[in-house]
Order: sequence, then C-alpha cells, then structure tokens
Amino acid sequence: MSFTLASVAVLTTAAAVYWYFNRHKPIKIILSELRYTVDMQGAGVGGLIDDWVNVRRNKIVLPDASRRVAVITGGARGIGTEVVRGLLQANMTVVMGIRDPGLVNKLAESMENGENLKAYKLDLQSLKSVKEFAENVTREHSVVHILVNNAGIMFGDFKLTEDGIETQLAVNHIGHFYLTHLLLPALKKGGTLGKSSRVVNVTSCAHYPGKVYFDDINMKEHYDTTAAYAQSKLAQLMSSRYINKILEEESCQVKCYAVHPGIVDTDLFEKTLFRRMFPWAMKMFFKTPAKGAVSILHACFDEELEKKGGLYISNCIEGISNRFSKNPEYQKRLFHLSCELIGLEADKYGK
Ligand SMILES: NC(=O)c1ccc[n+]([C@@H]2O[C@H](COP(=O)([O-])OP(=O)(O)OC[C@H]3O[C@@H](n4cnc5c(N)ncnc54)[C@H](O)[C@@H]3O)[C@@H](O)[C@H]2O)c1
Repeated sequence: MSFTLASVAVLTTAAAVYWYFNRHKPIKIILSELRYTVDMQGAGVGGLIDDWVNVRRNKIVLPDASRRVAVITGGARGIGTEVVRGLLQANMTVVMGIRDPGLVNKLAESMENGENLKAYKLDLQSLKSVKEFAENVTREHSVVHILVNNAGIMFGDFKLTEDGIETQLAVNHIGHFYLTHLLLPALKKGGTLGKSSRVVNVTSCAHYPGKVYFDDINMKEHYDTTAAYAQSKLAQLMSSRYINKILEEESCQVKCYAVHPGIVDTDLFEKTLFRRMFPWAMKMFFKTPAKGAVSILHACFDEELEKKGGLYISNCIEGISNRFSKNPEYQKRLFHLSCELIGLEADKYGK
C-alpha cells in the first residue's frame, strides 16, 4: 500500500513539474510529446533486446574490394570511424565528408591502409556545402561504388538551416537525399550486373514511433525534438525504399539499403539526460562503435543482398519497420516533397 502511494506521489509530482515547465504549450502538444517520449523509450528498449538476441550476428568477413571507391559522410568519430576502418581493410579508396577535414591525417595514421583515406569538407546543414563536396568527389572519382550516408544528429532546439529546413531533417535526411542525387551518376557508372553499386542510409529503430508531417515538415507549429528525430530517420528509411524502386524501374545497377546499426555507445547521445545520468549503463549495455559498424559493412558488401534492394537491415538481417514506412503513397509523397526542398524536378533525380 505504501509503495503504491509513493509511486502515485512520484508520478503526480513528475507530471506537475512537467506541466509547470510546459504550461505555455497547448495540451495537444504536451500529450504528443509525452507519447513520443514513452514510445521512443519503447523503441530503444526494443532495439537493445534485438541487439542482445542477435549478438552473434555481429561478425563480418571483409572482401577484397581493391580499386573500388567508397564515400562516407561523418567518419571522424563514432560508428562512422569504424565503418571507414572496415572499408579501408577491404582495400577500398575511401573519401570522407566531414566538417573538419584537417582531422584526416591523424585518423589515417591510426588505420590500416590509411594512405587510401581522403577527406573533403562537408556540412550537411548546407545544401551549398553538399554540392561543393559532391563536386570535389566527382572531380577526382568519376566512378563511385559505395555511398554510406552515416552522419547524423539527435535532438536539440528548433532551428532552421540557411536553406529553411529543420536542422535534424536537414542533416539526417535532406542533405543525404541531395548528396545521393549528386553522386548517382558516378554510382551508376560503378555498378555492373550482379555487382551493383550501393547506397547505405544509416537510419535508426527510432524511426518506429515516427510519422512524416507532410503539411508542416519543419514542425514549426508543434516542434518536438524527439518527433523530429523520428521523422528524419523515418524519411531516410522511406527514401531508401523509394529510390531503390525508381532505380530498379530504370534498370540501374545501384541498390539502396537502410540500416539500423544497433544501440551504440557514441557521442550521438550527448544531448540526452540518460547519458549524463547513466554513462556507465551505456558502456555496459550498448554496442561498441565497432559492433555498430558491422550491419553497415554487411549492407556494403554482402552478396546475398544483391537480390534485396530497398531492405531495412538490423543486426545483419531484415529489421522490423513501422507501417508508415511501407506505405507506397507516403514514400512517393515524401520523395516529391524532398525534391521540392532541394529545388529539383522529381523526374530529374539522379540524372
Ligand atoms: N549511436 C546509436 O545508438 C545509433 C542508433 C541508431 C542510429 N544511429 C545513427 O548512426 C549514425 C552515426 O551516429 P553515431 O552514433 O556514430 O554518432 P556520432 O555523434 O558519434 O557521429 C555522428 C557523425 O555525424 C557528423 N555530423 C553531425 N552533423 C554533421 C553535419 N552538419 N555535417 C557533417 N557531418 C555531421 C559528426 O561530426 C559525427 O562524425 C547517425 O546517423 C545516427 O543517427 C546511431
């Protein structure tokens, strides 16, 4: 009885404190924020369980991919660094898009085949920077075999980029959507029958509670940072499926995949209360970045996947994705909206 009373008291106090700090917001938004917070915890716990159940799958034998070129966004830390390590171990030439290309020398020194690593400046918050990066890549490499859209941010206050796009959507989805468009001619040249070039979008199980706010994609009217992260990751997943479909219709030898890397102990969590309160729990229960890189490298190299373009992968097998992401009408609508945001006619995508 006293335990029940104590629980009710704690929950009531928490609700009162939450309401006090959010009292200027309409009740509809408060309820939506609470739902997202609870659902996101659910997606996180589900992701952790999935990682534990499939712990043995996180192994990969890297092929010899000499004379092939890989491009990756964000590789200077976290999961991206381990993906770069794997691509170099597979003897690839690797071009990183990072905000501070000055970091490349130190990184190259710490890696096997580091002499095959290059970096150009890329800030995914700016479409102009994405264009300059793509120009730098294609100036040197007219043929590209793998594009890993890995860079990402999670949470933060509402902010629009210089292009007028909500920041998480801009970095996680729109910047990569634009980069994929710009590199598709080079990727198409790299793919052959039976050995397609690959676009690997690093999404997240956090897409699960998400939906796309088609009528207010920047979520100006109802900004909730958790919902915005979920939307951006869902958009990456839906675009992987839709772009793969249009490439198949055009008989292009390029496949697109979406990968959830697992729940991984990285600086992505820097804005979370969880990281501040329980850093030890992250060390204990989350994957290491090296383990997080395995599913991404699997999507880059696994030969079986050749027949499964558009797949959502988690722990090297098909993952569970939400219903919204599978709706072909929504996928098409998002594709058109994304083209609009990068100022492109939809039928010119990838050309
Ligand atoms: N860590 C996890 O548990 C987890 C779970 C699911 C999905 N992911 C996804 O994995 C990817 C890698 O994340 P991580 O965990 O290694 O996090 P991280 O924070 O360690 O790495 C993110 C990378 O993105 C780069 N980046 C951020 N903003 C950028 C910008 N404007 N322009 C260019 N680069 C930018 C950072 O510099 C960094 O290199 C992200 O897309 C993330 O959403 C991570």
